[in-house]
Amino acid sequence: MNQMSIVHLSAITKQFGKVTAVEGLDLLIKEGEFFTFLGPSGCGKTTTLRMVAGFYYPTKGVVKFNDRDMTTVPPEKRNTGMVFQNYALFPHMTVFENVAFGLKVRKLNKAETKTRVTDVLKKVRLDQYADRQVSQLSGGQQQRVALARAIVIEPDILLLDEPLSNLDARLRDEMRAEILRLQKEYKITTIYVTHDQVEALTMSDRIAVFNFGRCQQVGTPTEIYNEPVNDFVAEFIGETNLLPVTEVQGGGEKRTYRSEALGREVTVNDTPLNIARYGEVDELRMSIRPEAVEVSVNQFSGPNVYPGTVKNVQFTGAAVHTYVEMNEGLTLVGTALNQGPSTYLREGADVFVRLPEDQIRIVPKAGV
Ligand SMILES: Nc1ncnc2c1ncn2[C@@H]1O[C@H](COP(=O)(O)OP(=O)(O)OP(=O)(O)O)[C@@H](O)[C@H]1O
Repeated sequence: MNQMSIVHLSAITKQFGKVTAVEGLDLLIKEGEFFTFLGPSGCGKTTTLRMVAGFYYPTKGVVKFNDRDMTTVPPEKRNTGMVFQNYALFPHMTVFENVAFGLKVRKLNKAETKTRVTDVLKKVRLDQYADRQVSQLSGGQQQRVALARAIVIEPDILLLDEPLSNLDARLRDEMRAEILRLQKEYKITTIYVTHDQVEALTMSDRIAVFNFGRCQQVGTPTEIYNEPVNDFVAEFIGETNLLPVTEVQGGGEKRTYRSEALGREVTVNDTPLNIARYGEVDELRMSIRPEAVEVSVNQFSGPNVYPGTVKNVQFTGAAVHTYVEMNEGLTLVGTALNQGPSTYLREGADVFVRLPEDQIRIVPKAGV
């Protein structure tokens, strides 16, 4: 297994008539990596996955597995295992027959088929269910059959297309852990498609964020969250406060920007962590995560402190979100861990908001 498991996409474009589903995509997925395609509906994730699987061929560009050109190799000759969103199981067959199907197609003898299917059913904890009809299984069990069916052929690459979207929240958590366990155990290069940012952040080695058929950023979960390259990535992954700003002055260790919505200037540390790359013509946005925004009835010392009024306090158990009206039309949200009722701010209270200079990120507006 895993003889050929590096996936290299170069300058891939896929058009369906006039619709450009994917444009100019370059990606290198490393051996054994858990790599996620993340983005909103219609951004081209599934189309890209299908080009890796061979269900679609690109209009332009090259797909390679290691050094081998796979661009127009049919799916059955790629040795990829795929789990579809709706599982695509055979309902009239048993669990065993479903999982054995790919081995039968590959003409494996009966004894070896039995060994391999039994082994993989143990791995997904379904060995007690081998003789059950698939239609008699729960959603989570069916999902595991689909996973077993993809793994049993010992694929070089495992492709998962929103495999958890039909499950309830609790089962989804369980299955996330299960998929990761199997992926690590088999050390299999995996591409995972999801529109769920929490799933992407918690599971992936690296993530590619898509929008409008273009890859916006590739990075580890912490890079994507802490150093988004543009406003789309900053807003799509996690919560953020996003305001248009213009540059006032640079130089030295700080830069100053002006926010019209705030009616004030904001200083930011001049580091790559705080300031994304941008060009002269780019429109700029300031992004600050709610957990970095400090809200207090007491005045703070230092820069970037602004007055506001508490509009709303939202209690979620572990955290408390405080929405502060700064100016007409501008509300900032600050999130703090729950420190007990005495710390909750009152609606209507006059407060100060501090935006720490080392917690702000300046990003360009994403091009379309
Ligand atoms: N077979 C097809 N024929 C025509 N247009 C298509 C086809 N498949 C996808 N598209 C279009 O290509 C774009 C990208 O679709 P794709 O399914 O790859 O997005 P996605 O990010 O996977 O979305 P979702 O999460 O909703 O599945 C969309 O505009 C879609 O309508």
